Amino acid sequence: MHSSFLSIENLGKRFSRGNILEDVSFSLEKGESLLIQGKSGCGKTTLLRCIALLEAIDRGQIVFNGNVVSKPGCLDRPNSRLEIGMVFQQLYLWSHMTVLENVALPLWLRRDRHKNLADEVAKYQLAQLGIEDKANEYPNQLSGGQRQRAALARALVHSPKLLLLDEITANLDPETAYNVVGIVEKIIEAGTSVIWVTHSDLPSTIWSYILRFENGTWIKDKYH
Ligand SMILES: Nc1ncnc2c1ncn2[C@@H]1O[C@H](COP(=O)(O)OP(=O)(O)OP(=O)(O)O)[C@@H](O)[C@H]1O
Repeated sequence: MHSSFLSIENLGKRFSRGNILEDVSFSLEKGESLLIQGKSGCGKTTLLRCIALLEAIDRGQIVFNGNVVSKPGCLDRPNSRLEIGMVFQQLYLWSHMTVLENVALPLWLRRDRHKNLADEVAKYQLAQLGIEDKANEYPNQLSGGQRQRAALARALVHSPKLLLLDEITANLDPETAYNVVGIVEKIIEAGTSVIWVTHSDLPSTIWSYILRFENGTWIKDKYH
């Protein structure tokens, strides 16, 4: 039986105030990219956090790479989490650590590489995003766009198969936002699947699908 790279099946999520996500279903194949749009409060960030395995779900299931990685009462796939990278709107860079330390941290925590090698991989990732010269600076010494790149570098340093982006251009000027879109285009072209939540219009030829929340339902369409 064919199984999708990522399959969200009848997902339901409730907080104390009631159901936030109800019966959400869609799938994505490897290398495809998805833009998610919808009015404020409709549950976009919650959906992304469920897919990132940061949030337990109350109904349905999430299948990733052929494995059920999340179902009610069971959120237990540490190996799958390592294959998913996420950049949050607030970035969450550690202010007391240099850019290089921030980016290398996921590798240090995995302890599967010698520290020096982890630092080399982190430097390479910074170079890929054009901010290798900022490696020894602290996040508050960087511009908004450079901080965005540092957060992207940290999310990409362990070569995730799926990258989740939550409103990462919201605080950037149009030109810097456009540059970040260009970086994400390259990431998608290199074969990583990307799901990007945004309010902004981000025209690009690279999106495969768009998922919109309209009239109380989630609808997935071809982007073009
Ligand atoms: N941890 C939580 N506990 C209780 N309610 C929450 C929690 N996280 C989110 N919510 C509620 O869930 C709803 C959806 O929030 P979410 O952040 O997913 O929306 P969103 O579509 O991403 O909004 P925005 O576009 O404004 O960022 C909101 O009503 C929010 O108050």
